[in-house]
Amino acid sequence: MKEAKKTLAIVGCGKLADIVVDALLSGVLDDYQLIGSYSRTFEKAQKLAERINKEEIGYRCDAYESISEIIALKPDYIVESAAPVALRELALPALKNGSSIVTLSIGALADEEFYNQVQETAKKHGTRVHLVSGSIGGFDVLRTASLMGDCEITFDTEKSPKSLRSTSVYESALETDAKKVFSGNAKQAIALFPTKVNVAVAASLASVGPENIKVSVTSVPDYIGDDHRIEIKNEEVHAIVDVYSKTSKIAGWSVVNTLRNITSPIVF
Ligand SMILES: NC(=O)C1=CN([C@@H]2O[C@H](COP(=O)(O)OP(=O)(O)OC[C@H]3O[C@@H](n4cnc5c(N)ncnc54)[C@H](OP(=O)(O)O)[C@@H]3O)[C@@H](O)[C@H]2O)C=CC1
Ligand SMILES: O=C([O-])CC(=O)C(=O)O
Repeated sequence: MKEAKKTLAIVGCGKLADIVVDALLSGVLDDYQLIGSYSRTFEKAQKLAERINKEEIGYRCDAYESISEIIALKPDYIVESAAPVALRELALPALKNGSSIVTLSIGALADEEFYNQVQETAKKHGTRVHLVSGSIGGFDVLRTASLMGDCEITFDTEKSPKSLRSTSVYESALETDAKKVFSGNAKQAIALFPTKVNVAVAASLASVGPENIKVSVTSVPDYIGDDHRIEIKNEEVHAIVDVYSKTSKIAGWSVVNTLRNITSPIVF
């Protein structure tokens, strides 16, 4: 017997959400139907829903004006591609109501109290939170190495000054001179750059925790894209996971990959 398709909703209808819709429309996510969208700007949610509806693929996607309406839909999965504040608003009520979450804004989980609440709520209600690999990778080796015993982990990012313009570390000298603009742990990093270092929090949650990872962010003039270099060492293992990406598209595709893994008989 053919299994019923999983229902899906998206919170945060920007660049990365569009990649998930591309995958739905091209048949790469055939086990799912996108039934609802929500974004801070309603027109963006409408635009995304319209992309599904104009294809006449046998079901409808509706745009909603609040997160609570998305939760009331009770989709099997909610893709969060908005920002850490949205994950904070969404996670507990959605998990209680029977929806699992696939999230990009992992930075919200740097708060230990929130992390524990999410974990307990999901466990109690039989739901799950999937942390996507986003713009990095190697969660398998990070988790395995940290299980083996004490380890040290560093996370070093290179970015262009352009991508730091909206942050408090920005100064015009960054346009001409390379500079380490942040050095600290992942909890401090996400507090300073709320939508730019979800990856550092993700790597820390897969290993030693947000306060025990050494994070740096270096601004490099005219740099195109981002480079995230993770290095983990224990007595036995020394691994380096270094991911360069020209754009953040890899993060959108990692959501697609996670959704495929959820329904796949063979799981990575
Ligand atoms: N884990 C990872 O590797 C990565 C994670 N990310 C995370 O993914 C998020 C989305 O990235 P991207 O698609 O490139 O960003 P975009 O800015 O293109 O899209 C984000 C969309 O979400 C909306 N939004 C923002 N905050 C909220 C909110 N609180 N509630 C509802 N909607 C909201 C925005 O609305 P509006 O248009 O009104 O601003 C925008 O339409 C990032 O903010 C970041 O947190 C991003 C890259 C990598
Ligand atoms: O895309 C990136 O390089 C990383 C990013 O924005 C994030 O972690 O939020």
